[in-house]
Amino acid sequence: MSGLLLEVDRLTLGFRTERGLARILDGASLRIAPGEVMGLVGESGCGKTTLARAILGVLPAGGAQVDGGRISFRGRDLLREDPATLARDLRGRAITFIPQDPFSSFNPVFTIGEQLMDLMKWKSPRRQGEGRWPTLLQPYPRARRKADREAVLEMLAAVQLPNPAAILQKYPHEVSGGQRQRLMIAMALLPEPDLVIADEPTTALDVTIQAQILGVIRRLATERRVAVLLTTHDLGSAWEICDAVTVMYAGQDVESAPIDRFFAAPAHPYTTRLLESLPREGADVAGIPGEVPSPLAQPPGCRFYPRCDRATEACRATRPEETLLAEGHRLRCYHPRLPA
Ligand SMILES: Nc1ncnc2c1ncn2[C@@H]1O[C@H](COP(=O)(O)OP(=O)(O)OP(=O)(O)O)[C@@H](O)[C@H]1O
Repeated sequence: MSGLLLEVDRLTLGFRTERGLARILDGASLRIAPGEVMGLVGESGCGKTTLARAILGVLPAGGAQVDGGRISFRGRDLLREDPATLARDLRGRAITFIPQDPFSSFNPVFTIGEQLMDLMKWKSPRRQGEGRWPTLLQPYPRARRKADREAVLEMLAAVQLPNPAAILQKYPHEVSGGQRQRLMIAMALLPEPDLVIADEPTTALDVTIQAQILGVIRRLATERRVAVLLTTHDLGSAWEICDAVTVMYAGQDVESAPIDRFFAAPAHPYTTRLLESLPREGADVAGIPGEVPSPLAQPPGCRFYPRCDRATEACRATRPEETLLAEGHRLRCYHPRLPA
């Protein structure tokens, strides 16, 4: 056993489009240890959401094509096991999800309480083999319902929602955006998962609320020892809450490192350019010249080479293997920027 909770190993995946196969992930790798908060960082369109959806098993049916690689969660093969079994055992239970937009994730015509209790009916950690009823007819045993309601109230308090009992009576439009995202965090944690996937969870919120929501995710992940995969294009968010970061460029992982080392000793030319492009007092913002390659015509080798000032023929021809620079610091580059 590797001791990892999740291991994505060289996942290659594309979407069938009218103009051919768009190769969105090309040998993407990612590792998360139990209880670790991992940031998956990269520019818009680099494939973060696609990787998150592949882990959750919710890629568009018929449209996505997996051409190689492996996703292993607690030793189970998420790409090859029966999807119905995985949906029953893992999705929404051991692996849960916090979406970008908390509003569209609620049904506007049911109260928050009805929606939370519906979740608990199916995904409560107290639900165990309740007879042989067909799924839709399964009853919700009274004792479990009572215990689940207690758990819901306790969780709403844990995500710092005021007056949890009153919130359960409200409709989604009657609470603020920040409160809705706290509800989403509560819903993701109620099944007592091992891994929460948070896909840009603060994008839809205003800036003052963003830091609070990240703080809630970080605190609860630590208290409950839940691992989190946080996808973000914002390095500041990663710095706030992550233990480690994996950087993706155009569907390929390029570097991954513990958070302190990531900011102190970045080695991949793309990572260093990304960090240089952070706004700094008194300095011009340095963009990265060139464009991200189209997923319909990806260069072979390292996908960053057309924009890289260190690129050589080797980078164009073959993607570099992974090298270990230090404990937990992995890199794919022939010409890294190493400290002098
Ligand atoms: N169902 C689909 N069919 C075809 N192309 C798709 C599909 N879903 C996503 N894509 C394409 O895959 C690429 C990666 O998208 P993805 O949403 O994974 O990126 P991302 O890094 O999460 O971006 P963002 O930060 O903007 O959310 C994009 O070019 C997108 O247009």
